Amino acid sequence: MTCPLTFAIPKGRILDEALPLMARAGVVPEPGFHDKSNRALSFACENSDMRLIRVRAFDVATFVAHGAAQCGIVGSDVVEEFAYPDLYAPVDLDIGHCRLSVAEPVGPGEDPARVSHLRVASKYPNLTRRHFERMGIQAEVVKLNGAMELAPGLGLASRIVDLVSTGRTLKDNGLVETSTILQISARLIVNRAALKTDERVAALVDRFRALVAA
Ligand SMILES: Nc1ncnc2c1ncn2[C@@H]1O[C@H](COP(=O)(O)OP(=O)(O)OP(=O)(O)O)[C@@H](O)[C@H]1O
Ligand SMILES: O=P(O)(O)OC[C@H]1O[C@H](OP(=O)(O)OP(=O)(O)O)[C@H](O)[C@@H]1O
Repeated sequence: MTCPLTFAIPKGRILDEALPLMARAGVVPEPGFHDKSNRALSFACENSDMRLIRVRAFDVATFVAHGAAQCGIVGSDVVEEFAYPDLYAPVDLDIGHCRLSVAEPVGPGEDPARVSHLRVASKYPNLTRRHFERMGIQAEVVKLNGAMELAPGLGLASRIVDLVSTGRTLKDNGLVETSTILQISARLIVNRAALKTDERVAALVDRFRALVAA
């Protein structure tokens, strides 16, 4: 008997948009998946030899890059932050749209042309450093996992690099977006070795590709 394919999906906000798309690709979790009181993290799928694992967004990429899961769905922000060589993102699913931006407190800030060093709070240290390097600025990144918007007001950093969708969170916390680093959408990701060796992975990629092209 062959092992079921493992498909990693994030627990957070992409999930609601991803589930209907997954259903159209024939990936339907067992009913227990939707039970909020269920603490299980791994679920069988209806009518397919696949199991779904529900993990944090950043961990989807880690499971797939190491081959512990063969495929998954994750934001392109996570794909770009890690840049794992063994992770391939062949399909843009056209869901989970947002952007990664730099923001700072409303009001006159330092002129970026005049600074060589900045302290920036972010969940994305690699993308942040790379962005400021391109501007000739050395960014010292304070790694936070959420509520980045608090950092400038409390003196932890002068700027933040965070996800923006409606802009509401920035506005409600007295911040203004000053530049966009990356436009983001969710991707189907696969482990490169699994794609080469397991025809079920290639078939899954084809199904998702056909869905988004339709
Ligand atoms: N405001 C937003 N609008 C649209 N998409 C977003 C927004 N915030 C995040 N995303 C997308 O959803 C992904 C998951 O975000 P979210 O933080 O909700 O996930 P999560 O699984 O709860 O992560 P964690 O548990 O690590 O915080 C992000 O990587 C990004 O691609
Ligand atoms: O521009 P907006 O529409 O206001 O969305 C932006 C917010 O969404 C994300 O946070 P999320 O709600 O996922 O919570 P988090 O802080 O736990 O990551 C992001 O980190 C921002 O805080």
